[in-house]
Amino acid sequence: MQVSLLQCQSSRDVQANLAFIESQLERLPRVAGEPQLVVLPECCLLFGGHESEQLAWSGEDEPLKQALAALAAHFGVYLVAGTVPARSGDGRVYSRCYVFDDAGTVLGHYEKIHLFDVDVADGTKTYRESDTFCPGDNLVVVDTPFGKLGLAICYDVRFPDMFRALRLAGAEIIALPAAFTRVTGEAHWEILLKARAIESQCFVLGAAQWGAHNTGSRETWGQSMIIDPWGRTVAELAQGTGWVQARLDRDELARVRTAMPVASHDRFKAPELLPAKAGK
Ligand SMILES: O=C(O)CNC(=O)[C@H](CS)NC(=O)CCC(=O)C(=O)O
Repeated sequence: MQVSLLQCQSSRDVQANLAFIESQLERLPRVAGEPQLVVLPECCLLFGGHESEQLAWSGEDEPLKQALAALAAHFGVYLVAGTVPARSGDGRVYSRCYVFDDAGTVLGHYEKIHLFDVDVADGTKTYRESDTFCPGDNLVVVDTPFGKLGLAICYDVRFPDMFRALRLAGAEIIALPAAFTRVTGEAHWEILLKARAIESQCFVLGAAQWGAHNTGSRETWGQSMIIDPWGRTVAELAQGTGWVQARLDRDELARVRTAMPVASHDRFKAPELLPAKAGK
């Protein structure tokens, strides 16, 4: 089974973003008869639009979702469709990741839980994702032919408890669509992905945005990576747009978990070491 991450340089131009993804899928190197898991980055079809723009694209007919479902079906790939804006019950917008099967049917979706309200010393000064998006509340693990697929988005990677929860919920592979800033990406991206892979003993698929977006108003780090449960980099693309591919070795997952059974050694699952009892 093969996984392919697409590093994108998305903008506010939905049609251009869609055309790029389609043209890349046309030239995706594939092994005949082998199932293919494709992961797109955060904001793959709409990057940097203001709330009104995100709202406009998240209407009831969900055009972005339909376009991505059509791609999955047309190319016959399982698709972790980065993020698209999706309307919440109270008229706000979630940053939502869909998982489609190779017929374009939705297997599940996840809404970004941790929003990036952070000051970054990169000239942009502040990011206030919660001005545009509302946070999700649900942890999601989807059953796929590739294994149990946990979902997390971008800033979520900084919250180890979430990855621990995904592992406890059965995750074997964790897809992480992202759009890390250039500054924080350079400092932390690779280390965070590897730490989460090692701790959770999962494959981690970090599909990234790269480069300058929307005439330079935003810059992202790139370096899409496939990390195995031992923390090794199996494949990566530092810069530019294009595919990062690898074949996942599920035996490796079993080997790592059997040889080092951290999940069953974990004493913090039991109450006796929790903070309320500290200092006794
Ligand atoms: O706002 C948009 O248009 C799209 N969303 C994003 O780019 C999101 C929120 S601003 N980016 C991140 O979460 C970066 C996290 C990050 O860089 C870190 O954790 O260091």
